[in-house]
Amino acid sequence: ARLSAARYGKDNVRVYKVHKDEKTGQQSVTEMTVCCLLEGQIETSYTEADNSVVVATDSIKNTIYIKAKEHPVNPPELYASILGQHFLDKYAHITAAHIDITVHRWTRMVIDGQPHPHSFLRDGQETRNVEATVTRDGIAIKSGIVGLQVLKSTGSAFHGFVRDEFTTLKETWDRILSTDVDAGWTWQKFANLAAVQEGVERFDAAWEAARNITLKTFAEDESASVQNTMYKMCEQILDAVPEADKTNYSLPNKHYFEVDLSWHKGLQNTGKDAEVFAPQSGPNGLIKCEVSRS
Ligand SMILES: O=c1[nH]c(=O)c2nn[nH]c2[nH]1
Repeated sequence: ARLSAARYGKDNVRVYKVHKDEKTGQQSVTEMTVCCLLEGQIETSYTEADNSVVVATDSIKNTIYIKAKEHPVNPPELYASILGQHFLDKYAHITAAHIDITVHRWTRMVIDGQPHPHSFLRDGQETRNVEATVTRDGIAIKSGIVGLQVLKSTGSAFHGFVRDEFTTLKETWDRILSTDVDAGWTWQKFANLAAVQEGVERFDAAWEAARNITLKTFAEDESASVQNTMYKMCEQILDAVPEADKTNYSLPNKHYFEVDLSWHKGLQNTGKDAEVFAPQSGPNGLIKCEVSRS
């Protein structure tokens, strides 16, 4: 037997950082969960119980907090790159650092019409995500949005699909569409940390654009299918983010079933009379795509 792949580190490292603006007294907060895994000449720690090559996962956890203190944690793409680069700079035998960051929402409260200086709310389980792989050959970054739950009560159809001896699904020209958005965009590889830092405002701009494109397209598209609507989102993100090589979506189709109530005094609640539905926990459709520059 031989070790064919190995990476190790600390997962689920929760980090909070506050920024206090002395002039305005306004405070801002960031909360994220970090996973940091290392690759390199670490085989002997697996095959020969040689711990001399092991940077302890506890030390990796300590490093995550130290780098969060010493450097900006925003945008998460920059912090991930700084953190990953540290391990390559410090440990010659480490050849790759895999950094995954999940940024949780703390949206500033608006109280009596005014943004509150130091109070925030968790307005959704949606997260902003970054996957960075830092090597001596450059920094590969994929950014994303996960868990953005959306629903539209009409403006969605699904008809013209294969009908055969396996088909029972009725065609519909008017259905509920609901999904949990999992969207990603992959950046052209950055040559080094300086290249990430140069034009760093691109990362927030891309996240803003991708989120707005997703919401606007979801709302306004007269959807013929999840497939076609998500492709429209991808095309627009590639147009809005010139430094992105490709974009991808993974969308569950979270079904809402009609409830036939006609057995009860002839209550009409199907087709155009449908108002009361049964939301389904599962099974769900799952539609995935990746769209690249042509
Ligand atoms: O948008 C949809 N795409 C599909 O592939 C599908 N299959 N059943 N319902 C569906 N809805």
